[in-house]
Amino acid sequence: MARLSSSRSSRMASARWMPSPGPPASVRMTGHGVALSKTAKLSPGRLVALRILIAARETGRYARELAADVCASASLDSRDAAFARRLALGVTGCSGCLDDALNSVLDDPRSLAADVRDALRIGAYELLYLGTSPQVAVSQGVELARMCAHGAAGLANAVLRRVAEGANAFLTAEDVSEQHRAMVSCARRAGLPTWLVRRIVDSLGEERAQAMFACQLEPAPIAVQVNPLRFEAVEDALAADGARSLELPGAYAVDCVSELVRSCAFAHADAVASDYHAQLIAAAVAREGSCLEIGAGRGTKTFMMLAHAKRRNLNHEHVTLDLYEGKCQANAQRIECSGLGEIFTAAGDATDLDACLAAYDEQLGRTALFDTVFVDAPCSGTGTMRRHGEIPWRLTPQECDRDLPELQLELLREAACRVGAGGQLIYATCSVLRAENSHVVTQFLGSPEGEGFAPMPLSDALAAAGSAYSGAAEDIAAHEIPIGTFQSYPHQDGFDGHFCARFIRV
Ligand SMILES: C[S@@+](CC[C@H](N)C(=O)[O-])C[C@H]1O[C@@H](n2cnc3c(N)ncnc32)[C@H](O)[C@@H]1O
Repeated sequence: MARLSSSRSSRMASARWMPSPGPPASVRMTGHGVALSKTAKLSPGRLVALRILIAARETGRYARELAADVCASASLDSRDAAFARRLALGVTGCSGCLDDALNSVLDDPRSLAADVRDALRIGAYELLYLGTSPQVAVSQGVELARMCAHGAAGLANAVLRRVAEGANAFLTAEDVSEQHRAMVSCARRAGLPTWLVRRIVDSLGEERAQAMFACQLEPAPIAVQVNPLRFEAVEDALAADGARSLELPGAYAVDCVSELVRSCAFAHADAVASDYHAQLIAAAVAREGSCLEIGAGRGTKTFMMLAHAKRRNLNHEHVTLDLYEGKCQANAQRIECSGLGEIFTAAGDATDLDACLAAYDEQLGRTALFDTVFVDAPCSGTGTMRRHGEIPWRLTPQECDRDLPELQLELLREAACRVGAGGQLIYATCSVLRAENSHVVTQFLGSPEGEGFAPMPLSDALAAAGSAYSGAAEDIAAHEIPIGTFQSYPHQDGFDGHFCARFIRV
């Protein structure tokens, strides 16, 4: 495929794409490097998608977090907002593959301005992954590039036409040696890095991995858990967002969260957004007595555990711990706002629990042992890649193979020392990789700290919670593999991939 130089094409552009005089643009955007000139043709959803991508790159924030605000500030209707979100999140998730496709037709990829690249990624995404007609994808991509730099329109036209012509050859990896072609093609079709696809195939086996890749480009479903004290406050917003109740009390699948966001349901801790499988795990962890939650982060699971403790009228004491002080504060603020109870928060590195819990132990007058210790481990997040498109392109092979599993095992061994007699130890990740899941569990059970722990089904924990939880216990049981371990995959019932192992100190 012939390569294109950005400077040559920019010159071509000035002849071809001179704007004709006309009225000012109907949509104006400022900030994040995009100042609109004139266009009557560009669809608002694409323009806002570009703005989300540029803002994410410039601020280092997640596209998903920015999407709602950017769509709201552009006053998009719900259809355009959904399209903008789909484009921005889709481009983020496939960004490495899109760059490979674009770079293959540029002779100096590094000279491409970052915002022009963002614009071209949208066009390439539509061509390679969305099935938009080439005519529309190219012309809209050209308009997007023109937004960023007037002279880039010609380059965009030439590049996107080449991408359109070579789309099939790119996706079938015709440029790659026969030995690696099948794997590279599989990675490109799923929009993932090849090294990660290899690891997922090794972990899941060919058939399950292919099923997971087949749904990788679908939008992730959205679910929420409602604060049991505030159902009336969110009832109307839930209905407006298309809520369907799930088996777990307080859990709903929703089409979108626009009305919940507009009514400040999340800001007021009336509800949290969380994948349904994560909700099942949090509900199963909630138990009478004391709980130490390691890796509590901003506290989505803290909120859900306390919500289920409230629903079940459990006497529940909760200590949360995270490496980052800021996350601990956010967690404490949300729980305070929720009215669901009190928590003790500690910030620090949980590989040294004596240091982290020194203040708590002192308050108690002894080394605290807990009825439940829950390790919500830092992990690759490979079970949630549809939702968090940045993940596959930020991860490294070394993190997946070595750094994360070593940290996870260390956290689990340290956590085990704080489980009281008859207490439960629960280890969870949102990974689908064996190295972070069953390998960590096997190594833990073979370690001195793992002695005296017996694996127990996670579903038992909910089955004991009464009839309101029996459907949820069945949903957990449907994903249980050898005793004590729960593993869900995105292709099974649409929700994310999560792993959880439960042990009892016997
Ligand atoms: C899977 S995330 C937790 C998500 C959280 N439980 C929730 O429901 O929102 C893992 C958390 O572990 C924390 N973490 C990473 N390394 C840690 C360490 N050495 N000690 C304590 N926390 C750690 C991260 O800051 C992150 O918030």
